[in-house]
Amino acid sequence: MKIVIIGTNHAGIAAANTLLDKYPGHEIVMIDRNSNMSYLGCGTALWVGRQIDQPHELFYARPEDFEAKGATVLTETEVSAIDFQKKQVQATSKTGEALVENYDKLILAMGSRPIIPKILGNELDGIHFLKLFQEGQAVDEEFAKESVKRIAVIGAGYIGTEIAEAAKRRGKEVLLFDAEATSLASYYDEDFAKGMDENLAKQGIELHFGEIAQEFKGTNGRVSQIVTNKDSYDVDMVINCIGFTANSALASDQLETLRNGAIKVDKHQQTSDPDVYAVGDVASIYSNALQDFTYIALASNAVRSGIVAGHNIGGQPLESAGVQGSNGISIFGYNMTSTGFSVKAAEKFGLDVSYTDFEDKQKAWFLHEDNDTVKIRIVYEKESRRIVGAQLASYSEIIAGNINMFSLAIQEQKTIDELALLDLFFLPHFNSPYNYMTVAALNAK
Ligand SMILES: Cc1cc2nc3c(=O)[nH]c(=O)nc-3n(C[C@H](O)[C@H](O)[C@H](O)COP(=O)(O)OP(=O)(O)OC[C@H]3O[C@@H](n4cnc5c(N)ncnc54)[C@H](O)[C@@H]3O)c2cc1C
Ligand SMILES: NC(=O)c1ccc[n+]([C@@H]2O[C@H](COP(=O)([O-])OP(=O)(O)OC[C@H]3O[C@@H](n4cnc5c(N)ncnc54)[C@H](O)[C@@H]3O)[C@@H](O)[C@H]2O)c1
Repeated sequence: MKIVIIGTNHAGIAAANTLLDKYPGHEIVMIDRNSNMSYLGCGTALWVGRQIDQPHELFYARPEDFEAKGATVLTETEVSAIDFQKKQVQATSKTGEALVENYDKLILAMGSRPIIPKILGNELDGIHFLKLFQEGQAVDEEFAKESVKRIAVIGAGYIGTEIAEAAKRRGKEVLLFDAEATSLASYYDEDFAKGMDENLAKQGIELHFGEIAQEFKGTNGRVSQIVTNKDSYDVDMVINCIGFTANSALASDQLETLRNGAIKVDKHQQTSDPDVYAVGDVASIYSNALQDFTYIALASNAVRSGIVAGHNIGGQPLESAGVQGSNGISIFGYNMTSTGFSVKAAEKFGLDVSYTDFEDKQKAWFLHEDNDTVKIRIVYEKESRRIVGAQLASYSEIIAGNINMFSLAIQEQKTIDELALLDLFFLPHFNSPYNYMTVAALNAK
């Protein structure tokens, strides 16, 4: 069987490795328009902010790794069309040569692209996006310029907040804008996001929330001012981080899609064409909190969905367990993690939810050093009492792993009452006998 994979980043790589390692004997052709593969964008801010010195360790796979296992890897080769009837992929190589690849099974792993704000002046120099390694390099080069002193970051989601920290670490003045009232509004309720906002403000980042960019003005072709619905600000550079959209144009007129263009898949990653699978950011994904398919762009989901597609194409039926969109962020030592829905997100999706909050020290009360406060919120459906979300925030790093337990609870449809008496270990170095997670659950109305 000949399997063609379009897109060789996290999702495409996971599918290719599963097929090559577990189901040998197939012809695998991997096509990507980029010159590199496997770039972990999550490391961009760490590198640009000089928390790590070099970007090279942010790559974990090379074309040679797949060629050594028998695959054909075509880099700098852009797919321009797919004929789903003839089962053919048309592409152009880096030398301009037209290529046609026939397939028995096709894996779409074209990922996502940043949303471009449709406002006046967005073609000016000095306006950046952060998705590719090359875009990270361009931002890094800008940060090195003495003339770039004041930077506007638009969108205080994950990428925006992380790059705001990096810019500050490089000695820049940073203005962080978001249409919502707080940072991280898609992931955390306001009471939680406020903690991050205080942390950002304390570090000297200028916060402009409830503000929408309406125009970029320039001087000699380079951005020099940003105009919002409230005011205008002189800046030397802009970084746009207002979210991703599925990069599905190659297939969206032929295959079924969600309203946002993500290619609809079932729990086997199969699209509306049985010979075509879609994985990662280009595809829909099943949310256990929502109990329906939705769009959640994360590297962790990309890897899992690639593995699922690989097994199903290889001949071993495997159903995805669904996801919770579990995520985390660490900014100037302030750590937040969440999974499933916030109260706000649950209500937006039509769920009738309640929540329980608790706050305590991370470690036992009699440890007075390095013992930070933890805030927790657990969100549950009022009628069924099933847990649909959790949020944690603290300067303590110990909170990080806890969110995974809530992820499993949501996947397994556990109720807030089942959590209340769960057996959690106790050791003073890490927690208290009255663990804040179970106390929050015990307090649920
Ligand atoms: C700055 C940043 C930080 C992030 N941090 C995190 C994090 O901490 N945790 C997390 O879980 N996620 C994080 N993400 C999100 C994560 O990177 C994405 O969810 C992930 O990259 C999706 O992987 P993918 O393989 O589906 O798609 P992509 O990474 O978008 O890859 C798609 C590939 O398809 C190729 N392609 C597209 N169209 C064509 C075509 N026509 N022809 C040939 N090739 C094509 C592209 O060149 C690309 O290589 C971050 C993203 C960014 C940008
Ligand atoms: N730590 C992580 O897990 C991590 C890190 C980086 C990126 N990612 C993922 O990558 C994807 C893209 O990240 P992102 O930060 O671009 O998206 P995001 O969805 O996290 O944040 C986008 C932000 O932009 C704001 N916004 C939207 N339109 C706006 C406008 N016109 N003006 C001002 N603000 C506006 C939104 O309110 C939102 O807060 C997401 O799926 C994210 O989860 C994850």
